Amino acid sequence: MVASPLIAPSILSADFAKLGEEIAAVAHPGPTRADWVHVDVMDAHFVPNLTLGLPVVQSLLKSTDVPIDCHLMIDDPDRWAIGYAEAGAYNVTVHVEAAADPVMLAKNLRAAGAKAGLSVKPGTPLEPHLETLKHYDTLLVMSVEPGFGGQSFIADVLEKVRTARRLADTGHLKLIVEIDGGINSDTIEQAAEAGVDCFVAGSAVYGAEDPGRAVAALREQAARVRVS
Ligand SMILES: O=C(CO)[C@@H](O)[C@H](O)COP(=O)(O)O
Repeated sequence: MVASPLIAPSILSADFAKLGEEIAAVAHPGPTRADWVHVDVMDAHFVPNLTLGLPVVQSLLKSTDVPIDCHLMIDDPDRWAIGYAEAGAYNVTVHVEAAADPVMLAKNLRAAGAKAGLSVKPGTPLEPHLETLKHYDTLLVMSVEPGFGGQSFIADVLEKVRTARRLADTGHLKLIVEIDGGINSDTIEQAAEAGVDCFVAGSAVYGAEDPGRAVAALREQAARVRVS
């Protein structure tokens, strides 16, 4: 388990006309700084939404020193994911439902200098993928159907978080456990109790008047649960 909970604001809920400023708002040193910035890449095939791609990510990487956490909700990640790793993304997450050879993909991402992340949709069980997960650095448990921000948290997925936490704590997997979807002040505590390390939050951060303060408040709330 990471020492302090990680907060990763999702720019899906930010103003796309001023992404640089929106990221800068959570990049000031101190408690209001995001640990990672979560960038949702959607292709309108794997999910019914279209966002941005590699050229935008390359520009974002030049504009900030906050580690970029790329979540690829795309078909054929075996072909496209490597570009994000080569561009300098800190963590590149692909969907197990979309990857043809997730083990090879993880090896390629790591060889290109990124952490390798594997994501599961709410309805995808973890058990068939436990061997594959040995090759990954992060597990992104989706707590909404991927595609849109502002949806309600699906608490059933916390069972997968508990399983991953147990396997990580007993040394069977070496993973950062990340959760994505519907994370806010009402839901973060149950996710923290289940063993999440990294909390992705879109509307709870970019819908707030002060995104940096929202980051600090979420981190504090998660940390309180973990020590109590
Ligand atoms: O990947 C996704 C949605 O597919 C997420 O990253 C959302 O951007 C999270 O937004 P909120 O549920 O926190 O508003």
